[in-house]
Amino acid sequence: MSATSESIGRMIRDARTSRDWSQKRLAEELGTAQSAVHRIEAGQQNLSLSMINRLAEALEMPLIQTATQGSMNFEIQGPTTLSGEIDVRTSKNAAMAVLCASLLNHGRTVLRGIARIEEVDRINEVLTSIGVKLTWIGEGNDLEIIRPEHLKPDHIDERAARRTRSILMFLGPLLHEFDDFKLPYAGGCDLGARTVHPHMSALSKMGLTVTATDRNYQAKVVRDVSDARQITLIERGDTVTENAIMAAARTPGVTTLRNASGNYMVQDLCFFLERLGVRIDGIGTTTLTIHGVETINTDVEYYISEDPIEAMSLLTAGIVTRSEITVRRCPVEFLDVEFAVLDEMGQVFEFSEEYTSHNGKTRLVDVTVKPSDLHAPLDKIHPMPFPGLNIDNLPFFAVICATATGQSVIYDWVYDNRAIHLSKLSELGANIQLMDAHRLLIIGPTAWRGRQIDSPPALRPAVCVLLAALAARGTTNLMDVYVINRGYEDLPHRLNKLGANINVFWGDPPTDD
Ligand SMILES: CC(=O)N[C@H]1[C@@H](OP(=O)(O)OP(=O)(O)OC[C@H]2O[C@@H](n3ccc(=O)[nH]c3=O)[C@H](O)[C@@H]2O)O[C@H](CO)[C@@H](O)[C@@H]1O
Ligand SMILES: C=C(OP(=O)(O)O)C(=O)O
Repeated sequence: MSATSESIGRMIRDARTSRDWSQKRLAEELGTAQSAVHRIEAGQQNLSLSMINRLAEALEMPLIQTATQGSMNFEIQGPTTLSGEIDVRTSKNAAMAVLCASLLNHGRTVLRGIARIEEVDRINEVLTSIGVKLTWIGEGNDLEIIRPEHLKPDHIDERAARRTRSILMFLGPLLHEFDDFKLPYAGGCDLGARTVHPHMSALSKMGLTVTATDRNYQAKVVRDVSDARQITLIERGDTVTENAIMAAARTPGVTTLRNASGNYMVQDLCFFLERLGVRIDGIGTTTLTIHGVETINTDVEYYISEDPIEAMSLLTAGIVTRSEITVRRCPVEFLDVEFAVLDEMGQVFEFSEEYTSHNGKTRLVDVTVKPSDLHAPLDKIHPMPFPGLNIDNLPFFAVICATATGQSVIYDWVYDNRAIHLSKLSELGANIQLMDAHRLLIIGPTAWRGRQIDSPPALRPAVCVLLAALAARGTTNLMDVYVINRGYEDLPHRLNKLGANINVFWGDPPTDD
């Protein structure tokens, strides 16, 4: 399955779903079987020119032209009032952790409900390149993963690997199989320097030493670690916790991990490993005890849980456009502080009874956002490790504070470069001043106005621009939205179902005449 056929497959699926057609309906239009459409959309079918033409005709979509005309962009017409209900999809970050953890299992892994996003495609390209067999099954959101007996890290797709930070999480699984291996430097959002040292420090307790050479991490493993290991993380990061858990999962004996993150993606990883027979005590707390096993060879199915960051994004869409919408399937445990801060700012919500996600663990609620008169919070808004306000949800408060009356301060102590990207909101009319690299002063309310903007090179700030554009008078052309597609599945189409007016176009923005 090549990257090109996968992205063409996705384009076809997007065009089909934007017409509300089932795979069966498209198959009828093409005069082919539904299973063929399924294979095409999954990128598992070589397309003949005649099939490309048939697809282009049926979907009224000039596929070849489209595919070669540069970046994807969004044209957003505002202001919009939204209404209706929308479901939160599963999380990028949990999918990343669990996909990496599938390397630990020699049995068949099926991951259900995976969001079809660029980040998943990148890690899948990397997995495929090292010999893992991946097949999209069901309606196209379930992934079957079968790893070979011997992985081939030497064949790694470097281009794909360098575009995702999650490649770092191959260190934990691979150290079980190789004494000596190399991984390309990690990518991900441009948020300023993102440290890898905590990963090296934690994994050194499992016998791994890593040196950085020529844009690669060169890893060496010495296997004489004690049976009862104590690892105290030097910071409570998410991916470092996940890496240490994956290293411990297949190292026989007990590993106690202190200062661990209890965040949503870490919990999903732990629930998945439990299904594989790895006992983990303390899930959701800062001390985890992992009972490692020598080998894992289990056929397993796991549902990834709903994304609290996507939930916050969709709630923000309702708040900034002063609309009434219901965001279903919000993982409430990971949004508690966000709701408390919004409540203080005057935001009115209605909550449904709690129910459980498909993984049988994560607590969900449906949340209705009511149009509200917001005022600035009394204190600065700042993130903390779980169970604090999530760092990835902080950017949405910049848009919300710009909507509120009064003066707010957003304090991002975590990243050197994320606050800077949020100052882009001033191009849409917000009164935002960067006090220093970590603090924003925002004076609202804002009369948002549309214009052409290049996406900032960071996922959440880019989505913030999109959300503000929904409330902005006129047209916003948001250019080069790869960064948004990295973490959100089909956002324009889903927001359009609520009444937004977002067009997808490729290449240059349309001219006025
Ligand atoms: C694939 C994935 O899951 N990515 C998420 C993960 O990235 P990841 O776990 O890779 O986070 P990073 O290590 O890049 O960033 C965390 C930042 O917080 C700092 N820090 C963190 C904890 C702490 O106790 N002290 C401290 O200083 C780190 O030094 C670093 O600057 O977690 C980040 C923080 O939640 C999220 O933004 C990312 O979306
Ligand atoms: C920073 C993020 O992701 P990543 O770690 O993949 O760059 C994010 O999800 O906002």
